[in-house]
Amino acid sequence: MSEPRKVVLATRNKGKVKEFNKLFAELGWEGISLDDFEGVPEVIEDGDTFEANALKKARVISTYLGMPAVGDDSGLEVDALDGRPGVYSAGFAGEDATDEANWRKLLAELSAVPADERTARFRCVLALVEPGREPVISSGYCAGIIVDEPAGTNGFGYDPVFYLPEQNKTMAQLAPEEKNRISHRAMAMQNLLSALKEKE
Ligand SMILES: O=c1nc[nH]c2c1ncn2[C@H]1C[C@H](O)[C@@H](COP(=O)(O)OP(=O)(O)OP(=O)(O)O)O1
Ligand SMILES: [Mg+2]
Repeated sequence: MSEPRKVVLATRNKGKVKEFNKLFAELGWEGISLDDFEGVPEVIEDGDTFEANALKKARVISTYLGMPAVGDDSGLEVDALDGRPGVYSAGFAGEDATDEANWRKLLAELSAVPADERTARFRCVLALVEPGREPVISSGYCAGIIVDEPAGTNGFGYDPVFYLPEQNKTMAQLAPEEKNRISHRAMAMQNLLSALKEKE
């Protein structure tokens, strides 16, 4: 399958959009913002897997605009919480919760959990939907540890409390280009590219 050149980013998350713009630029792709269009339907994320939600985001937007679209569904899996909040990460502290409310709730739930049991991973599933083609799905993850004090101001979401031992920094302390080298989203993007090349 040849690669698309112009792809709509089927997300309302500004943090994701920034990351995708750079990841896409490296591939020579152009990421188009949903803000460029009017009347775009809201996507109801009612799937119970990242795959289902990523596919739904891409399908709804691609169908509405008649253009290729990529959907990203992502979240944080914490081992001490049996994988929660997982696919429900965005609404962890309630519907329309802020990023800070979400990570504060996470720290509260983990307050009695010792450092060596605070392992976690970010997971990202991407779906590329192009009119008249089979969808292409990919995924990526990034392992880390949930710290008990936030640090850093870059990134978004749970980044301030997600510590990367190899970097000795939280995800929010990484420069954007560093995050884009190691993140779950960057890995999923690489895997999407590989999947497209295999279909050629
Ligand atoms: O790199 C990341 N760094 C920190 N946190 C992250 C990251 N990636 C996902 N996350 C968290 C944020 C949110 O709590 C949830 C995503 O939820 P998710 O539904 O996929 O995205 P969203 O609702 O913000 O935007 P949209 O659905 O329009 O793409 O996981
Ligand atoms: Mg969402």
